[in-house]
Amino acid sequence: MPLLLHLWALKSPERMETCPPLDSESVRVVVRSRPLNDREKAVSSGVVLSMDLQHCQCFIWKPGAEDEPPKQFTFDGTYSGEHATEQLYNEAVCPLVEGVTEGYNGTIFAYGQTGSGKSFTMQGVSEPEAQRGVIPRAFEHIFESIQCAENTKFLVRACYLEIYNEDVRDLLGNDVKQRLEVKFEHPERGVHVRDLSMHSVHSVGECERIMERGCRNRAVGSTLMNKDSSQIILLILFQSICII
Ligand SMILES: Nc1ncnc2c1ncn2[C@@H]1O[C@H](COP(=O)(O)OP(=O)(O)OP(=O)(O)O)[C@@H](O)[C@H]1O
Repeated sequence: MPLLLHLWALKSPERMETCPPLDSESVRVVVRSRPLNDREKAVSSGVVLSMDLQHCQCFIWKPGAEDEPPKQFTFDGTYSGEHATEQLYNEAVCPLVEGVTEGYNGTIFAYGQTGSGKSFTMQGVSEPEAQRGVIPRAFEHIFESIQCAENTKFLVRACYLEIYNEDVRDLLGNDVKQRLEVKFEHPERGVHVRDLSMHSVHSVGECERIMERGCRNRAVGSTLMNKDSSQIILLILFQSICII
């Protein structure tokens, strides 16, 4: 299940003109590996991945062919099972969320096979604190930045949708079973989902309640790799409008 947190910022027209354009390095890709789980340990699974954390490189070894050189990939950041979500957030996500409060759009997209740790990274766990997810950290970050902003008002709105077998459903809508239509052209927003409900949020607590409500309406199943697999694409969209 890919997981997205799309942060969409709108500024007043006066401020928009003063925003510098985004540079060409606007897409950054980091990789995170997780430790072996109990099932994998029980069947004595081997680890075929190693990382050079300093040079942000991953090496994948072919099982049974240890003499062959590994496949090598370089990323903008590498995080192993020893790294907590806190570090990943501070290094890889924090600048993007910071940019949203300054008027830039941003998307955090978690991609990987079932059971690889996308939900663990994005939603996280409440204990230990260092493993709290990217999404609750982004909620806090946004509202802390808003509180610190002087002479500026923000309107923050959230929505929560799922794409499952190409059907789009509003997890916060009155009828969560209703399939929504994706429109490909909108004068300001480009692709948008017709009739998707938007909810004004004023605090971290309100965001958490909205998340919980949406999560209850998600489609979940199980796979051989993950008993709690969600098998869907989730998009949480935050729209913050800055009014001077
Ligand atoms: N970095 C990690 N440290 C410890 N445990 C992890 C880590 N990443 C994932 N896990 C554990 O691995 C299991 C699968 O993770 P998770 O549910 O996040 O996978 P997923 O990629 O979201 O899967 P799916 O696509 O099937 O929904 C969970 O039990 C989770 O707690």
